[in-house]
Amino acid sequence: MNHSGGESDDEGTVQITKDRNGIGLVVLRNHRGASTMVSLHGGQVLSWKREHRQELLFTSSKAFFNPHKPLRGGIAICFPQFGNRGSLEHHGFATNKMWVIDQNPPPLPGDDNGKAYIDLLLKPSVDDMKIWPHSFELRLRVSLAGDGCLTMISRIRNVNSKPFSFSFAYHTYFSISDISEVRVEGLETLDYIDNLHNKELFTEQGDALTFESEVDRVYLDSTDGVAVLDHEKKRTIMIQREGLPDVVVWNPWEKKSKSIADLGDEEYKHMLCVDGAAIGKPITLKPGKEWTGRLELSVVPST
Ligand SMILES: O=P(O)(O)OC[C@H]1O[C@@H](O)[C@H](O)[C@@H](O)[C@@H]1O
Repeated sequence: MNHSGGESDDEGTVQITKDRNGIGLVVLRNHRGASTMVSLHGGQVLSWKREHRQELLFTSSKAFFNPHKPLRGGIAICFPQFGNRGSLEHHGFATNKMWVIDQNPPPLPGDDNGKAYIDLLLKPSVDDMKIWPHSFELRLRVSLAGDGCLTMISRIRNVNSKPFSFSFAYHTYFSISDISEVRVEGLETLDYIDNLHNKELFTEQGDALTFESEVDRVYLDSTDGVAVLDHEKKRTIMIQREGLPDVVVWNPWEKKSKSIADLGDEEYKHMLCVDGAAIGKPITLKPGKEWTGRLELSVVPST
């Protein structure tokens, strides 16, 4: 595995460049088996492509480029707050910050072999400390395996002398053929908070979640895998989580899409957010302690 860019070996390559705003663009490629590629912009994953350039993540054609805001699409880190559940800006501040590439990352047992990976580091700035007065280190490992599996591991350490609490999500926009045709499995019988019904608690009754109107829910407290089945694209995306008991499912549907400036009016049909998250019970970290949230995304062909 190569961190400096360009050269390749059996396992993969990592290319690091800077755009005109000085923000790091990282491309991970893995050449074993089917060739796959992941690109990151700052702390946000923007693209995950398989052979034949099949894109698995959605990015809006109307996305605004603003170095201080996540682009509409890809996978954004929501930390230390999810959505508007707190006094901070929407989804917290992590994605909007300048992340530092760790050229000498400490070993991460179980995730070092045969993968192209990069470790990014985020520490609070003086301004961040004014709005959220807690010293933390957020280390994000993004890795791509030879079989195309994309793994994101966030380790958050409390480097302060006081405990702090936070919420966390990998806010993931999947690219789908048609929202009316896809189904989500793995949420059966779970309780969920419905953001469209005053955050009331309901229990999922169906065998699978299908879509015919706006959905904005936080499914609670499960370790089961979740699957997004897309018959037309002949693929199923499998979502595995560790340390992330909750799953957010969001699609804005027609009316809300029209009120979102950086989303095309019809684009809601081709995106679905399914986020691995820790929201229902915020995580509390004592001084010196570390929390890990691991998301693993893989694709299984279907007929
Ligand atoms: O506009 P963003 O940051 O991508 O968030 C979109 C939506 O994401 C969902 O996950 C939230 O539950 C919604 O409340 C939110 O509106």
